[in-house]
Amino acid sequence: MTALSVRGLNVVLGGRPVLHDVDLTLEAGDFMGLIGPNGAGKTTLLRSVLGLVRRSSGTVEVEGAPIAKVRQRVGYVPQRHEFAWDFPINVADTVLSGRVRRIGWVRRAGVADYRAVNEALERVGMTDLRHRAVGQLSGGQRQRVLVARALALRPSVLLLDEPFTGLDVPTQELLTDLFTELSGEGRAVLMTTHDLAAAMHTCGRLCLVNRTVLATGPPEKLRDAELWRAAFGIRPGSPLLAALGVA
Ligand SMILES: Nc1ncnc2c1ncn2[C@@H]1O[C@H](COP(=O)(O)OP(=O)(O)OP(=O)(O)O)[C@@H](O)[C@H]1O
Repeated sequence: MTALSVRGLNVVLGGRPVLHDVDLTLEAGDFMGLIGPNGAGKTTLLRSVLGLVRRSSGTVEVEGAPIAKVRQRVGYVPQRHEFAWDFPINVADTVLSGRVRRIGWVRRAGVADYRAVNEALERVGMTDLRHRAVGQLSGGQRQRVLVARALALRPSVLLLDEPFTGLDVPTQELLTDLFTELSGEGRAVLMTTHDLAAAMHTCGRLCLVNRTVLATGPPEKLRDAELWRAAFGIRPGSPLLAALGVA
């Protein structure tokens, strides 16, 4: 089943076109790496899918329905620095806040909500720290809380914005395993990252973007060195091309 469908997406910011005619499809179970150079429009793409940035034109559907009608089926993990970590709130309540779209602003959280929170905390290995104030967490712990907050919605589609930035290897591995597991469960995962080698290794599909989609497909189908040089400005003969297996 098609989990996420983006068609003819155009975004203009500050009078300048940032995304041009973006088409993107994720099937249930896809784990796709969204990669491109700085300023390519990766974050804007995620945020415009969610409606956090205005789309000039284009449609976004989740499981066949306009996203505005089924927004609660999409979990979003923003970049870590975008979250207000100095807000006086503990880990469990932060994760619970991820369910606001299901709970509503006036209803109180119920058994199903607390169960979803517990399950999400368990999945990211943060159960023991559930009562800790978020301001007292390390960077890796904060990232795990943001992932749990998105998972508490039990989303069909998970959008991740650079979830590995500044994380140590064990935390990166924990999260990589979790994202792979989630896609194995039939969720569609779309993740921006600057770690090209890890994306080649981990993601079932890649989408190379620079203002528009340059190429999509499984990593083994994206072995054209010219494509990578053009997309990222990687110089010919760079060891990075060899590391990516595209030299
Ligand atoms: N609010 C805004 N107003 C005007 N221009 C913006 C705004 N937000 C982003 N842009 C511009 O849109 C372009 C794409 O930015 P975006 O953050 O989406 O890129 P990115 O691929 O996520 O970059 P990075 O890898 O550096 O995080 C950039 O040129 C940026 O300057």
